[in-house]
Amino acid sequence: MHSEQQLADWREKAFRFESEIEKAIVGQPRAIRLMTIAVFSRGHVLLEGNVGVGKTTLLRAVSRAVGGEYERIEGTIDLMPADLIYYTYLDENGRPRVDPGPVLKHGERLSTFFFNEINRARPQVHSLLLRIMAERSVTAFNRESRFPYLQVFADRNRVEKEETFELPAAARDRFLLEIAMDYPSDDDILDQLTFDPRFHDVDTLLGAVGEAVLPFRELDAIAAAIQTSIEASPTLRAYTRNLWRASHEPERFGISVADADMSELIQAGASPRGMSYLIRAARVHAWLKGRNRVIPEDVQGVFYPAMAHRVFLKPAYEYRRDELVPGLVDKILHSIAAP
Ligand SMILES: Nc1ncnc2c1ncn2[C@@H]1O[C@H](COP(=O)(O)OP(=O)(O)OP(=O)(O)O)[C@@H](O)[C@H]1O
Repeated sequence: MHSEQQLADWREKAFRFESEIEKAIVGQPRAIRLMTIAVFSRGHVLLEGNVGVGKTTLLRAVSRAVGGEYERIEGTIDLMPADLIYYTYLDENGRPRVDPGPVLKHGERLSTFFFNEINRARPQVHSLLLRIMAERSVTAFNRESRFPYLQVFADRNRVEKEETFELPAAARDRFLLEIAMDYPSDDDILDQLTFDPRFHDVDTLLGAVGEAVLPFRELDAIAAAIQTSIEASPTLRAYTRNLWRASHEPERFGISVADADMSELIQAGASPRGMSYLIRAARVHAWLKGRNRVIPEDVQGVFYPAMAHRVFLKPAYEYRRDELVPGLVDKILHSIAAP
């Protein structure tokens, strides 16, 4: 059992984790805070952002500060599920050899796995990845390998939509948060990224990030302690239920979005898993703010990244998802009165 003092000590570690990451990543405080929330919720993450906004650099910084091993794989149309598990080659004597692939090669120490452009990989690859995410294990070469500390980060290429296999709704639902990384707008930050040579050599940049400031083997236990010690009052529960209902039947709550027939828009709102993830993240948000109970501000602080990727639209509207969902999620949040 963790005491209040231990939770407070860990909160200091979480702040130290953020400040180490800020030594490499500039202009992304919200993405960094959400990363911290994901790490302490032990949830997998979708990353949203254009190319070259620092996603890989952020993940390598996170991995360095968490400890354990980092691995990255590129989604391509010809990637097969087996490519995650092993690869074959001819050795110097011309004999065929089999070596462990990216998922297996670090064994239990694999803590950060980045699947870049996941929507370029085929559905068979997605299903293997989802199984690894859910079970944190894989059976290969007649034995089970376990990855108890694994956290998966996946990015979807949004620029070139053709030739891609979009993650189905049920797959997106398994990700705790979708974290957006936008282009920085601040002039100073833009200047730094453009002119300061520190940002041109990633390996040196990452060298500044302190290593293993969050002992990765202890994260599950502290994450569980946060969930059991941060309370949720009956009024907060009622507020969350209303948000949930509004995600299923927005028209019942007077919510409408431009050019959409509200009775035909929603296939399904958030799932029970989705709501439990929302509250898991809200509890960590509260803990980082030094509270021992969740308040509406905590739910609101994680609502968009926890909900936007798991509102399921009817097929006739799905192609307008990027245009409709932000407004819808925003209106749900603003239409439901907070206690
Ligand atoms: N906010 C930022 N802070 C620090 N470095 C950044 C930032 N944004 C971009 N960079 C720099 O830009 C370069 C590209 O970053 P990175 O490879 O992480 O981008 P990416 O989003 O993963 O791109 P891709 O999708 O093409 O892989 C790196 O040299 C990185 O240091």
